Amino acid sequence: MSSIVAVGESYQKFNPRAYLQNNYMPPRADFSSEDCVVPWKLRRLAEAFATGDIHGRTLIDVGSGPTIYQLLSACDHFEEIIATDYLEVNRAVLRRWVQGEPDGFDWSPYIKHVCRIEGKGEQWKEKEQKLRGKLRQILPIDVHQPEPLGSQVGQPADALVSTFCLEAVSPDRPSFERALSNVTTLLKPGGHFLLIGALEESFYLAGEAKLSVVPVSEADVKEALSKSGYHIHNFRSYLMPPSLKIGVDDVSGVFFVHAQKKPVACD
Ligand SMILES: Nc1ncnc2c1ncn2[C@@H]1O[C@@H](CSCCNC[C@@H]2Cc3ccc([N+](=O)[O-])cc3CN2)[C@@H](O)[C@H]1O
Repeated sequence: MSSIVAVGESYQKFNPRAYLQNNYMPPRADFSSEDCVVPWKLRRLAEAFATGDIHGRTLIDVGSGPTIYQLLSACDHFEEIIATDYLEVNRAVLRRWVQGEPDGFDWSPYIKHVCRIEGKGEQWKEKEQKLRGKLRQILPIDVHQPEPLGSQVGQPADALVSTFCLEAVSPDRPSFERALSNVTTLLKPGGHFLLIGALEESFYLAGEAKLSVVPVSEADVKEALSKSGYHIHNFRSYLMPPSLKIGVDDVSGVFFVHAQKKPVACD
C-alpha cells in the first residue's frame, strides 16, 4: 500500500468532535491572553487581512477540517469562500454550522474575539451571519492529486488559506512539497496564500485515530514555498509553551506565513 494511500486509510477513524476538543477548547483556546496559541493564530490572520492587500472574488480554504475560525477575518474581503476537506464527516460538520444547526461546536468565543481585535465595532452575530452567507461551497479535496478539486475546479482563486493540513497529510517532505505545488494550481498568479501549520510535529490524536505528521522546520516550509514559486511577505513562529503540550500531539510550535504566488514571468 502506498504511503499516501495509508494516510487516507488512517483518516477513516478521524473524529471531528475529539479533534475540536483537543485543539479548540481550553487550554489551547484561552482568549484571556494573546500569548495563547489560538489568539496568536487569530491575530496573525486579522493582521494580514487588515493590510487590505488580500481581497477578491473567491477564497479557497484547503483542508478546512471541522473548523471555521480560519475564515473569520477573511469574510469581509471576498465575495465567495469555498471550504474543502477530504472527509465527508468534516464537510458535514461545516454544512451543519452554515445551516445554523444548534448541536454544533460553539464558535462564538472565536467570533467575539475576532470582532474585538478587528476593532470595527462589528457585532459577533453579524459576522457569524456574514461568514455563513459567504461560505457557499463545501467541496471534497485531495491535495495529493495534481488537480486537488478534480472536475469541481473553477477559475483559479484570488487567495488561499490552509491551516494544519499539508504536513498532517504528507508522509514525507517530498510529498509535502508536491502537495503544496498541487494546491498552488488553485491560486491565480499574484494571488495570496495564508498558511498556518505545525512545526516539528510527528503525530496527533483525533479520538481513536492517531495520525502521522511529517515534521517540518521553518526552513523546510520556506524551501517548499520557494520551490512552488512564492514570495514570502511575512513568516512568524509561535513556540508552544509547556502548559499547552497536553498530549494530543507532539507539536513544537506553529508557523504563520503570508506568501504571494509570483506572477507568470513574461518572455
Ligand atoms: N489528501 C488530503 N487532502 C486534503 N485534506 C486532507 C487529506 N487527507 C486528510 N485531509 C484533511 O486534513 C486534515 C486537517 S486537520 C489536520 C490536523 N493537523 C494537526 C493538528 C492540528 C493542530 C491545531 C491547533 C494546534 N494548536 O496548537 O493550536 C496544534 C495542532 C497540531 N495538531 C483533516 O481535516 C483531514 O480530513
